[in-house]
Amino acid sequence: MAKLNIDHVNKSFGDNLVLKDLAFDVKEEEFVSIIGPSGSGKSTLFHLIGGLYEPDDGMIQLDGKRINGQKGAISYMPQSPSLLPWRTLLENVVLGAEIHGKMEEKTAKSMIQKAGLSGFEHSYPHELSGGMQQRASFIRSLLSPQSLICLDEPFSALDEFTRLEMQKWLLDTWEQHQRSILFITHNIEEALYLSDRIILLSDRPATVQREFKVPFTRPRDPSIVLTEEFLKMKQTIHSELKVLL
Ligand SMILES: Nc1ncnc2c1ncn2[C@@H]1O[C@H](COP(=O)(O)OP(=O)(O)OP(=O)(O)O)[C@@H](O)[C@H]1O
Repeated sequence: MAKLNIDHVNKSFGDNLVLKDLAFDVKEEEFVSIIGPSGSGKSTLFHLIGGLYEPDDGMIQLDGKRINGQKGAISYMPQSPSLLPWRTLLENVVLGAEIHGKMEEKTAKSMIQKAGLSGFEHSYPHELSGGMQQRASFIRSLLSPQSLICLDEPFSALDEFTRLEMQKWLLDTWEQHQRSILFITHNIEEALYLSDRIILLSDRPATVQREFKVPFTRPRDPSIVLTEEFLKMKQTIHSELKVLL
């Protein structure tokens, strides 16, 4: 059974048909990226999965259960880290677990340490760099009990160096914790490096244009981005995306 199943979902805002007959799934412990033109409806899709909006037609299922319009079923990490400014790093990362009545301080401290954030447990968000805040935000997602994490362009605001560092860190951390991940990005290279599968959405109204299975074995080394096979796939996806623009 799929972890997440998007079953022929339609969504309009007034006359604006945004998602049309959208159908795909995410399997247990799979890392799936969504790429699509700007304004095609990627964030709308996440809002539907997160229960902020309801589909007009179709069904969203998590572990085989319908979650249309149901909040709190998934863990969501937005583009900006959205840490609470009045809570310390440690207090922020345990927030999701705390809301669900679980206290994970020991695990949180160990994850903070593995994320290279030791010594910053009692710092406030404004005392942390962008990359540090993103790490904290992802640890919070991992500590939340939900088994599907949706990440909406989490690294887009970071400089190139921090972005590469964060991608490597995300992969290492995910490989240890193995949750299902649905990841929105505009960056083909990032999608190829991180994912098991890439779903290419068409322009609005968004529907699944194509799916690409990513053939690279894990654990992945950052140097794969320079291999011929990687560059060839990047070019194929780029050509497909260009047709949509
Ligand atoms: N709450 C809303 N009310 C009305 N229209 C909305 C609402 N949310 C999104 N839209 C419309 O839905 C369409 C898709 O927007 P969405 O933000 O989902 O696209 P996106 O693919 O995430 O864009 P980007 O890649 O630029 O972040 C746009 O035309 C937008 O104006």
